[in-house]
Amino acid sequence: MAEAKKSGGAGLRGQVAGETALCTVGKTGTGLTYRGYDVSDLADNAQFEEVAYLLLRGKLPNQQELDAYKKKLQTLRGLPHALKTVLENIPKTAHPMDVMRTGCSMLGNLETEKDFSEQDDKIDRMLALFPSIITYWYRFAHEGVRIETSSDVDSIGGHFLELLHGKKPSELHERVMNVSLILYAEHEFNASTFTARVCASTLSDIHSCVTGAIGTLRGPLHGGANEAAMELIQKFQSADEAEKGVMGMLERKEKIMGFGHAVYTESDPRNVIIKKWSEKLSREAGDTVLYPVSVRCEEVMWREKKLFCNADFFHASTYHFMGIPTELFTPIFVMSRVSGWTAHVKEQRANNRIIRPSADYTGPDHAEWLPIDKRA
Ligand SMILES: CC(=O)SCCNC(=O)CCNC(=O)[C@H](O)C(C)(C)COP(=O)(O)OP(=O)(O)OC[C@H]1O[C@@H](n2cnc3c(N)ncnc32)[C@H](O)[C@@H]1OP(=O)(O)O
Ligand SMILES: O=C([O-])CC(=O)C(=O)O
Repeated sequence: MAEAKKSGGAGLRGQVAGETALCTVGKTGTGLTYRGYDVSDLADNAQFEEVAYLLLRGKLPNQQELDAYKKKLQTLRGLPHALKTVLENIPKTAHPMDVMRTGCSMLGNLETEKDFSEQDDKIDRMLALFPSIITYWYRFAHEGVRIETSSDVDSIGGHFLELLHGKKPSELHERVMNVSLILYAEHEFNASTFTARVCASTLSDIHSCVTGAIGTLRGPLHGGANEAAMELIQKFQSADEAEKGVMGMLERKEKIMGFGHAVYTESDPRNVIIKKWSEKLSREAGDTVLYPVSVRCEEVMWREKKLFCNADFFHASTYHFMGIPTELFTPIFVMSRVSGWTAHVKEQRANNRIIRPSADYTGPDHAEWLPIDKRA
């Protein structure tokens, strides 16, 4: 059995910062559960909407509840006119994570949460609308088309792919999106969720909590790693070239994005699942480069550093095989993790105390005031 990662002080590593009934991460060094359900069972059997319901409503829905929930989400996919106008004004050169952040913030202006009794409706609206926000902007900015985002496509993943590509996705691709959204849905006190909880603890509104979380997820040490992993693997034409490249990066002490984890010590349980789907898609696409390159990176990192792939690494090739542009990888993470973030906001609100830790002071004891003309 693997040991829990050592707490080192820096980065609050290993320190308990609150309670949650939503998720366990790496309890025995590996393993991931959402409200007690193993993530691999959920990835094999559930629909993402079922998982969102589990996180947000506290139990798995029965058939009637799931049908009603999905219907509700389907009716909430239309973009308000003012939000379309804002999206149309964001340049093509913008990063899609910045578009997500602005889209969420603008939604908070248009459909403000005035009272916490409205939280479930506001959350459902974000779950339904985020795929519309990102694809509306992307298609307008890159292709000059104004897409209709209202639709009765069954799943959130299928809706995203259909809006992005302008055609119904294959069953396989819809299934893989569903699995991916489940894997990314929730992960305890990761940096973006903690951001959302800190914001919630001031009794702020739900859109502020999620906007802050999006900004935190954007960085390459967190959600942005899936995009960074793609940029790495597509540099290599063969597995041997990848081995040489990764060895060189390690010698230069560069970080390889998509490897390592703040909590897991031996493996990230989401990797084995997404890797399997990447392999399947690679075969479907007739790929002979990207998947073998990814596998070799994994082998080299384990052999040289005992570092393993986290959830992000094989997501890169997986999304690429489905024709998703690299810069949209992290926004997909947002479309999923909004379920976990907002479940945490609800949990924080239900038992709140403002989050306000202390710091060890390292500055001077006393500084003597100097008038401006006396300063060096
Ligand atoms: C969905 C997610 O957000 S998963 C995380 C996505 N992020 C990434 O993939 C970015 C790359 N990975 C990393 O930067 C880190 O592994 C993190 C941020 C995920 C975890 O950070 P930490 O808990 O501080 O890492 P940890 O303490 O295990 O690092 C131990 C050593 O391994 C090194 N290391 C960790 N990850 C990597 C990596 N990906 N590539 C190269 N070296 C690494 C560290 O630099 C450190 O070396 P040092 O002791 O010489 O300073
Ligand atoms: O838990 C973390 O630190 C990062 C992570 O894997 C996630 O948010 O999914």
